[in-house]
Amino acid sequence: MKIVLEVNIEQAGYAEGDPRISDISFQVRNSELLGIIGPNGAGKSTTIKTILGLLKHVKAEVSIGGGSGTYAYIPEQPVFYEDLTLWEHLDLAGAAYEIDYDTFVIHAEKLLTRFGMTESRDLLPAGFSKGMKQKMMLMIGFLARPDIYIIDEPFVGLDPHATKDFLDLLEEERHRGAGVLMSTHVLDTAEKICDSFIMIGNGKVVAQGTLDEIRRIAEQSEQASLFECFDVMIKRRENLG
Ligand SMILES: Nc1ncnc2c1ncn2[C@@H]1O[C@H](COP(=O)(O)OP(=O)(O)OP(=O)(O)O)[C@@H](O)[C@H]1O
Repeated sequence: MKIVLEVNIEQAGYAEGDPRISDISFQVRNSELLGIIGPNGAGKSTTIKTILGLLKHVKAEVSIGGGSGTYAYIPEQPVFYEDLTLWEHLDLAGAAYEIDYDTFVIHAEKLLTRFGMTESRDLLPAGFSKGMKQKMMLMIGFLARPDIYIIDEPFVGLDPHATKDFLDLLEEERHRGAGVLMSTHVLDTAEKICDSFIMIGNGKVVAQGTLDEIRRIAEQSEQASLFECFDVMIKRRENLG
């Protein structure tokens, strides 16, 4: 299988001489879903920012699709223009992704229907609820049909129906061949959908691999949940200081 994302972070942070993450390396292959998990402040967002090239103080190598791949980043905090409607946001994204207009319209209308947002297409997102803003971010991401999706905590604002719509679409995109890197705190969902995990604690990798591999590393039974392994690993880290 093709590698769609390769990340080797020696160190990265927000100020010179003060790295917040170090020695984090992983690959995502096409159709694969890799979950980044870890407690608050562990370094998940910093890892994602490093991949996106948003940090200055970085020693890292990041390759998307061998240097010529495409990605879509879906942020946790919605980012939008006050004066543009939902449809205008989609249109702008379609133009940025260089999708031809007819294809864009078909794709955008499907996404609106899918997320139950058709009636809101000509409204300004400033008046949207948290979940509606999150859905707009997801639609913009899905329009791109990239080689890899980089998704920061998608579940928090979404209702159960929207969560299912999102997961169904993600599954279709993986079927198409897209890889996914997703950070989340929702471990029961992560356990069901991710192929493998990278568990980060205090800026470093605590455990990495499939659920079975994580269970072995955490010395847990074959039935242990991801949460149970997570709990053991994080406590083990804390005891080590
Ligand atoms: N903009 C910033 N400037 C300086 N330090 C930051 C900044 N953002 C995060 N940090 C620091 O980097 C470390 C890792 O934070 P990060 O946001 O990556 O954690 P996270 O795993 O995404 O946490 P959460 O689950 O709470 O979102 C923390 O020590 C945090 O204080």
